[in-house]
Amino acid sequence: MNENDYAVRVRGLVKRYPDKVAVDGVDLDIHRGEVFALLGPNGAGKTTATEVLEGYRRADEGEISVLGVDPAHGDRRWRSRLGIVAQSSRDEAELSVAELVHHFAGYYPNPRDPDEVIASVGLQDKRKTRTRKLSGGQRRRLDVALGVIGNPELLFLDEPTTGFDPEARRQFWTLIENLRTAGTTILLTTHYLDEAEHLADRVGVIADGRMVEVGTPETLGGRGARTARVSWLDADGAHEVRTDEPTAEVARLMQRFGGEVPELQVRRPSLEDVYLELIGSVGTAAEPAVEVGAA
Ligand SMILES: Nc1ncnc2c1ncn2[C@@H]1O[C@H](COP(=O)(O)OP(=O)(O)OP(=O)(O)O)[C@@H](O)[C@H]1O
Repeated sequence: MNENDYAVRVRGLVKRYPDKVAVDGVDLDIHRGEVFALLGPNGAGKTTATEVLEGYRRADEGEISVLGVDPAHGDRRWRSRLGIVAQSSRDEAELSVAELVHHFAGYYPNPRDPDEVIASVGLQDKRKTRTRKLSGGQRRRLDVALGVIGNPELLFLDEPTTGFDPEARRQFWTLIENLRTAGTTILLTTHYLDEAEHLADRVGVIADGRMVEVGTPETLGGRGARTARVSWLDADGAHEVRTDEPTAEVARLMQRFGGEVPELQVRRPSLEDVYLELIGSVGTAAEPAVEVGAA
C-alpha cells in the first residue's frame, strides 16, 4: 500500500487535558473506502481522538495524516472534503429542515442533492418542519443529513444513531452502506456492538486512551477461533457443551435423537463478549469451560 491508499494515518497520537491524558499513544490506519468503527467505554478517548483528526483539537504529540494533510494545517478546501456528525448538534431552530439542508449545501463545492439527502435520512415528511420541532431522533437524522450533504470523501460519525428507533437505525445503516458503496471512507464511533458488526470492515477498541486491539468484527480478540457452545434440550432438561468441533457434536446429537435435535443452538462468543473481555469487564465468554448437564 502507498500513502494514497490511506484516508487516515496516525502514529503515536497523544492528547492531554490539564488533569487527564485522554489519548495516550494511539496508532491508527484507515484505508480509503473502509468503514472503521471505534469502540470503547465512556471517557476512553474516542471523541478526543476524532476531534484531533477533524482538526478541532491539536495533538500534543504524534504524526497525523488525514486525506494526506496534517489536520493542524488543514485549510478550507481540505475541510470541505470531510463530513462531520458530532455528538452535539447545531442549533438553527427557526429554519425548516429543507432550508437548513439547502443552506449547508451552499458551503460545499460539490454538494449532494439536498432533496435526495433529506429522503435518504427519512425526513421527507418533515421538509417544512422547523428544526426546533423535531424529536431527538429526527434531529439526529438531520445531523447525519448535514454531515453527508457536502459529498465527503471521509465521514466522521460520532455516535450517530443515539436516539434512533429501530426502524430509523436500519434506514441509517442502509444509508451508510450506500455511502460505502459510493466509495466514502467512514470513521464511526458507537456504543452499539450490533451496529459495528453490521457496518464496519474493521473495528478498533480503545480503552483509557490506548488502542487495545484492531481487527475485523469476525476475528477481533480471536473470536473466529474461539470454542463454540452447543446447546439442546432433552427429557432431562437443558444441556450445553463447549467444543472446538461443533459440527461433530451436532452430528453426534442428530444420531442420538434420530433426526431433529430439540432447541439446538450453536454459538460462538458475540462481538459484545469479546469487547467486554478486551476492555477488562467481567462475566464474559472467557469463563472456564463448564458442561451444564451430561450428554
Ligand atoms: N474539554 C475537555 N477538558 C478536559 N477533559 C476532557 C475534555 N474532553 C474530554 N475530557 C476527558 O478526556 C477523557 C476522554 O474523553 P472523550 O470525550 O474523548 O471520551 P469518549 O471515548 O468519546 O467518551 P464517550 O463514549 O462518553 O463519548 C475523559 O476522561 C474526559 O473526561
